[in-house]
Amino acid sequence: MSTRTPTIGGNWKMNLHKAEAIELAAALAAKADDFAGVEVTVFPAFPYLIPVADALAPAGGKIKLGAQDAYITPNGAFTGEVSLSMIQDAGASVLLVGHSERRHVIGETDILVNDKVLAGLEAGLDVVLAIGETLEQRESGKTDAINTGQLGYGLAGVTAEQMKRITIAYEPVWAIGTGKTATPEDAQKAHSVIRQAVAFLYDQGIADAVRIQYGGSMKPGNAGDLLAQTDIDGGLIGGAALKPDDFAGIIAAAK
Ligand SMILES: O=C(CO)COP(=O)(O)O
Repeated sequence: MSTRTPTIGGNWKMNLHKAEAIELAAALAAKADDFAGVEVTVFPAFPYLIPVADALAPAGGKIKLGAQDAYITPNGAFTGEVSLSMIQDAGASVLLVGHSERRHVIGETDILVNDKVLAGLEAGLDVVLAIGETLEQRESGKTDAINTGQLGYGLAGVTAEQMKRITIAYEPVWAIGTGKTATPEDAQKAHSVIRQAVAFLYDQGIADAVRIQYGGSMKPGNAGDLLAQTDIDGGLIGGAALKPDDFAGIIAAAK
C-alpha cells in the first residue's frame, strides 16, 4: 500500500466570475473538515485569486490555492503576464505548469514549460507538471514516448530535493472535457510508465514518493475505479470541480 497522500486539484480554467468563484470556494471551505487525509488545491482564474483566498481562509489552510500559470521572470516589462511573486502575493502556494490547453491552444513549448517549472520551484512554489498525449499520438502508438518526453523536458534541471515539491498530472488530451475517460487499466499503464521514467531520471525512492494525478473527465462516478489503481495518486479535475458536491464526491473517493 502506498504511503503517498492523495492529491485532488480543481482546475477552474477560464470559468466562473467573481461571485461564483467566491461561492464555490466558500462551499468547499465549509466542507474542508471532510477532506482530512487528502491534499486539496483549487486553481481559480487570475483575477479571483485574492477573493478566493479570502473565501478559503475559514478552512485554515486545509485547501490550498494554486495559479493556472505564471510568467518566469520577476516583475517588469511583460505586457499581459502575471509574475510568480504576484501569484504568491495573492496567496497561491501551488503553480500549474504545462496544461495541455496551454501547450496545444496557447502554444507553449517544452522549453517554456521547463523554464516555468524551474522558476516556480526557485520561487518556493509547489509545482504541478501536466503531461499527456493527444488522440492522434495515442492512436499512432506514441503515448509512452510523448509522456516520457514531456516528463523529461519538464523536469530538466529539477534537483532530487526539489522533486519533493513536484506533482505530475497525467492528462490524456483526448479525455479532457470530452466525457471520454481513460479506462482505469489504460490510465494505470500510463502512470506506471511515468513512474518508471521518474525512477530512471532520479531513483526508485523519488519515483515511489512522487504523486501522479490523473486528469480527464474524472467524475464522482468513475473516480473510485481510477483512484484504486496502484499508481494513480489523485486527480486534476476540470468540469466536475465547478460543482462543490461533485468535487467533494471525488475527494471522498480519494480517501
Ligand atoms: O483538464 C482537466 C483538468 O486540468 C480535466 O478537465 P475535465 O475534468 O473537464 O475533463
